[in-house]
Amino acid sequence: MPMGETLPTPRTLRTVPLHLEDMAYQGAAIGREDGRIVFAEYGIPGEDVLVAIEKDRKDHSLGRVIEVRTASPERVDPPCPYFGICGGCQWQHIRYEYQLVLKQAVVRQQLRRIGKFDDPPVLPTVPSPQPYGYRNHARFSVDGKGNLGYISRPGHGYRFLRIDRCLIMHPAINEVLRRLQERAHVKHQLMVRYGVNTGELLVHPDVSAIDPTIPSGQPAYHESLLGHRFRISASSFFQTNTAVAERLIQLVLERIAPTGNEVVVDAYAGVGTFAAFLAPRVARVIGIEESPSAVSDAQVNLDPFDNVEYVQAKVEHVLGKLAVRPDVVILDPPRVGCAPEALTGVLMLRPPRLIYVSCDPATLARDLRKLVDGGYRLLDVTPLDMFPQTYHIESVATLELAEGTP
Ligand SMILES: C[S@@+](CC[C@H](N)C(=O)[O-])C[C@H]1O[C@@H](n2cnc3c(N)ncnc32)[C@H](O)[C@@H]1O
Repeated sequence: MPMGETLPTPRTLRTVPLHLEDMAYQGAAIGREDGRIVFAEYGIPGEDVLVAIEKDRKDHSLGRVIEVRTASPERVDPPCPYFGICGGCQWQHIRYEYQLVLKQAVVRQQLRRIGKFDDPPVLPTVPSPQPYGYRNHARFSVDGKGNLGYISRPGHGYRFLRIDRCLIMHPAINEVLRRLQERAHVKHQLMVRYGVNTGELLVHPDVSAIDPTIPSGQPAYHESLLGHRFRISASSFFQTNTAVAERLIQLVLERIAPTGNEVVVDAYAGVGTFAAFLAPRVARVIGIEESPSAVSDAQVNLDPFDNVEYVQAKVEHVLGKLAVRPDVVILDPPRVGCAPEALTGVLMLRPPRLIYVSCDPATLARDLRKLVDGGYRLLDVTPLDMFPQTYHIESVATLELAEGTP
């Protein structure tokens, strides 16, 4: 353990030998103890392992692999010394290319199980160009003594865990961590964001009294995607993997295939990430976004275009009341997915094409089912690896209004 720290003691109720059959959404492999489902963290389907059970729930148990008896050929040595304790990464023990295969399988599984799609059209996962060092956004916890770290995984008791280097963070963020480690006398958390293509940092709160050489306390920073510069305020959302965000934009444009005449509604539009690339390619873009800071960033980011309007509101309050029939609606909600009224709004507008960008395959599956039951046909779902080494999955689904639907 780095720095001679004491590890939080992991909980163990009993140990059981298991054969692992499948991978569950949220990153644990699935085995059975006397028929009862066990979610075993740090396992890989096909392996024989010994599992320490950490928690028994009504109809399943949670545990972690403590011994691998027959290893998967996809197993690799996790490079991070905190792996297995830290709550951040779940999959460093899995070869990167196989993580992509598993993510495609998990999206299929969620669409089958939750969405009730018999044979969901899920394409191969688009990889991240960098499987490590990709994150442009960190939120470090502080321990009250100036140390920076993360919170340990649930089985290790959600304890503060000092971290000296995080392998999934961009090196520029690790440099801020190195310089403020043991000196971060700030309240609550330290946020570090980095513009990978601009070299600009945003560090909150203001740490100038601790280290005046670190730029901090800025209201906003800039990042550039596919050559377009974005202002991003401290409280505005921005995609966490810059290179994959660029692929996401390209994929959304490919799926829309604009001809120049379309009216597009960009719902959950953020700082204008999609709108900035749609505006020069379509007739009109209507963005809907609830966050005041994101809307004010979008006003700056979309200033060059006179065919974009932004509505500051909750999507579920305004979508069905728009006085246009758009050709395309993009939905890019947070992990909870779309509110039922937002989906009702889509079904009232009946755009011929729908693009659903999701960061949670479970809520994606739930919402796609409602859209398909409402008259849409699911054409394809493409997972993108926005979050390598973790179970998190970004996906883009394309739907079209089924023929004969008015
Ligand atoms: C996953 S982000 C996507 C942002 C943008 N499309 C992008 O790619 O950068 C979701 C956005 O939806 C906004 N949001 C969350 N719930 C909302 C709601 N009910 N109505 C409108 N916007 C919402 C958040 O503020 C955030 O900017």
